[in-house]
This record gives sequence, C-alpha cells and structure tokens, in this order.
Amino acid sequence: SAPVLEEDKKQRYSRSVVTMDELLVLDDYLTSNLGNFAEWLSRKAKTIRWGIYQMKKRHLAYRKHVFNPFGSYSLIRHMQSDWLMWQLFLEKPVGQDQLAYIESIKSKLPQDHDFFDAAEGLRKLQATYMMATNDVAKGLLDGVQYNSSLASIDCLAMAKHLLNEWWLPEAEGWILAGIEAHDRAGYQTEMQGLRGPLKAELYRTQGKVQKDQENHKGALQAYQTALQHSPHDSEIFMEYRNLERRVLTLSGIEPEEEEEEVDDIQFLPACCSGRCEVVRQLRRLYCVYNHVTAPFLRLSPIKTEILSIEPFVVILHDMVSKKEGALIRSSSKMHLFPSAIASVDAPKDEYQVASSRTSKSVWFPNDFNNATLKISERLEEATGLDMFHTEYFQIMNYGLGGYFETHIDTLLSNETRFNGTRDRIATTLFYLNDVPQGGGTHFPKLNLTVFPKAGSVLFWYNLDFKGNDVMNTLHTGCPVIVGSKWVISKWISDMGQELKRPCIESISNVKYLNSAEKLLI
Ligand SMILES: O=C(O)CCC(=O)C(=O)O
Ligand SMILES: [Fe+2]
Repeated sequence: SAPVLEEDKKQRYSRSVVTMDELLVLDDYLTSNLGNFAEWLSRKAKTIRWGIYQMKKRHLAYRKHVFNPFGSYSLIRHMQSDWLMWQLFLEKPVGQDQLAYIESIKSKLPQDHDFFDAAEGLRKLQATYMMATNDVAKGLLDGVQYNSSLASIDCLAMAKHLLNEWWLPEAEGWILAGIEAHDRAGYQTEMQGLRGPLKAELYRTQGKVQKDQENHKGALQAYQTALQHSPHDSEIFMEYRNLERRVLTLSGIEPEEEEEEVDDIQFLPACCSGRCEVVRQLRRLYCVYNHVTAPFLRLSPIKTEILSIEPFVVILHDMVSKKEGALIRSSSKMHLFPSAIASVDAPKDEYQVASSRTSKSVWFPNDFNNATLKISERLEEATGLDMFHTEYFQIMNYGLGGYFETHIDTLLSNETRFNGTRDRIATTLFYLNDVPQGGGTHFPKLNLTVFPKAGSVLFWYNLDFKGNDVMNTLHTGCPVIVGSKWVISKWISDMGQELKRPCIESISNVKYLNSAEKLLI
C-alpha cells in the first residue's frame, strides 16, 4: 500500500464515529483514575491527622515532665528525629501511579488536530444548514430540539477556533452564546479553580475578535469587562494597555478597504436540507419493478425509482439485507482509515488525508466476504453492468458533521478521454443505515436530495450515451447532523461495459442497451 505521511498516521477521532466508544471507555478510566488519586491523597491526610493527634498528646506529656531527665531526654530525641521523619513522609509523592497512567494514555487522547476537525465539522454543519449559533448551543438542530446543550467552555473553545481561522462574525456569535450559557449555568466555583474565571476569558476573546474587526471601541469595552471579572489578570491587563496605545496611534488613520471574503459554503450547497427541492420534470411517475436486466429478476424484480433521466439517476430498493449491512460494518471497523481523494495529478505513492471529505474508509474486493459477494451479484443484476470491471467496494463512515464536498466522480478530462484509460461510467452508493438527521446525497444541478435509507442504493451514470462526462452529475455528501452515516461506494468502469451499454445516438435508442436505462422504454 502507499506510504503514509507522518502527519496522516494519526487517529483522527472526528472523522468517524467508530472510535467514539473507545473515547467513552477512556474517559471512564480517567475518571476512576482521578478517584484513585483522591483516595491516596485522603489516606495521606488521614495519617497526618492521626499524627497530629499523637504529637499533641506527646507535647502535653513533655510539658509536664520537661525538667525530669526522662522528659528532657525524650523531648530531645523526639525533636531530633520525629520531625525529620515527618518531613520525609510529607515529601513522599502521592498518586505516582495515577500520574503515570495519565502520562501513558496521553498519546491516545484527542489532540489539537482532532479538536480542529471537530470544530470545523461544527462550523460547516452550521453554515450548510444555516443554523443560528444560539440554537446550536441550546441543542436546537435544524428544527429539532435535543435534550442537551453546549457549556460555556465549549462555546469559548469554538470562538477561539473561529478567531484563529479568521471567521470573526461567527466567533462573536459563539462568545455571546458562551456568555449566555455561563449565565444559565450560574456560578461554577469548582471549574473556576481549575481554569481561572471563564467569563473574563470570554470577554477577552471578544476583545480580540473586535480588535481584528477594527472595532476598537468595542474591543476596549470588551477588555474592560474582562478586567471587571478578573481584575488581577496581568496578561489581560497588558493586552488592554497595548490595545489602548494602538488605538491612540491609529486614530486619524482611515481603515483599509475590506478584502472580498472567500466563502467556502459553495462546496456545501444550501439545499442539503432538501427543503428547496422543485417538482421534477418527469412526464410520468417512474416507480417500476425491474425484471429486465437479468433473468433472475423475473423471479425477484428490483423496486426501482427513477429520479432523473438525463443524467440517469435511480434508487434501487432493498439491495442490502440487515445482516449483510451489519457484517460489512463490523468487518470494516478495525480497518477504517481517514479518507483520501483520488487525483490524477497527485503523486501516485502518496496518501494524504483529505479536507474536502471528512470520513474514514476502507477498500474491500468483491469477494471479500459473503455479503460483498452477494451485493455485487445483486448490483450486476440490477444495473445490467459487468461487476468484473469495477473498482473495489469503498466502505465509508462519516463522523461529526462528516461531509463530502461537491464534486464529480469522473477521473479523466476531455483531452485524456478515449485514449485507453478507464473512467467511471457510473457510481453506486449503498446506504447501510438510516441517518436520523442530515447526511443526504445532494445534486445541486438537479435540485435533488436523496436521504440515506438502510438497504437502498443510489445509482447514476457519470458518462452520457457517447461516453462523455456529464457535469450535472455534480453531487455532495451533505454533513451528517445527528447519527452516523455508513455508505459503500462502488465505481463502475467504462472499459468492459461496451456490450452492456454500447454507444447509442440518443435516448430513443435505449432498447439497444442491456443496462438499466432499458427501463425507460
Ligand atoms: O456520501 C455521499 O452521499 C456521497 C459520496 C460520494 O460522493 C462519493 O463517494 O463519491
Ligand atoms: Fe462522489
């Protein structure tokens, strides 16, 4: 297999939900570990308290007998050695095992890049479904209220991430949500002891955001509020003084023209929610039983829903049984790896984790196990295409806000087409589970959003009847809002399908095909 860049060997917890169980177990261990630490500390404190009691008793005896030789001898002996013994005892470290445990587990904990992935997932999720920050913070996701919410520390971390990535208005939204969450939760003394006052930190971040937005008045105000909450914080104070100085020297200078902002939402289209779907231009209702692309289908036809004719897009129902889906999911879990993207220009031997698709995946050949054998057989029957000329099954799991930015699946350009290199004539997407919210496959040019349904398959042609690629097959794997999305993709090659789907002049000649477009007759 391809060599992996050092950077990409990491676990990447946010890219799939399969590792969340591991995290929960780890979190549980770490909590008990903290409990053990507290237990050893209490034992030490108990010994000390017992010691104090003994020492006091002895002290009274010395007072009584200090001029008697036994008394003075004993006092000198006691003071010469006992207090040093106590010093040794106090110095003896407590909870070394527990500290060592934390050290040993450090590398397994989510790292900076995991938090980065998670925060970006949340940002893109919010942008795609146009969710208000306060709604998200209070557990209202795209119209569905969940019984959970984000704490102010979560909001603050999100704001800091957005500030770093220069999403300033978004960062401001999260600070306000953080202040609200803080006021909702009331006074949190315990956590404050650990981290310092949260509210000061929220206003300080607000100050930075305002400063970067050239709103100096707002920035000064935010810093003043931060100092009210934490008057003795020298760092905040220094930042405030620097800002004051900057504002003085800047006054009179016109602010620079704003640069045009590049928006990345276009890669995740606005209609992932499926709410802007228009009535499709189909002249009749196309729900048919396919019994024509394979002899066996006469006994067991495949329920086929035609969504678009050019390009030809269909949903094939009941293609994967519950058992097959479960087997494929369970056998892939151990092998999933952060997804990469195929590119003709990328160095062949390099694997790089993609930012345009956040999922984990693994490739299985057709004969990997009974389930893959069975579904490739069924796909051959349902599509009328030859499964010998296909790529492997790619099993994918999307994690928090997991998405696949808008793209086409073909590999070749018009210049490189028809010179002996294969391309992907069709794409098949097997949905292995229902996704409670989000995670649709969206075609922006066709105004079509297909939501995952366990066992169904989305199938479309990327190439037209003459073998050229069709740009309106552009599609997006929309961010998962809630749940986990398991899909298998399988790309079918053009080379090898010449007899199944020969070139035809136009759609009126579909009768000459042996593939599923025959259903259009
Ligand atoms: O997950 C999806 O809905 C889309 C996947 C996809 O576009 C692909 O695998 O090429
Ligand atoms: Fe795709």
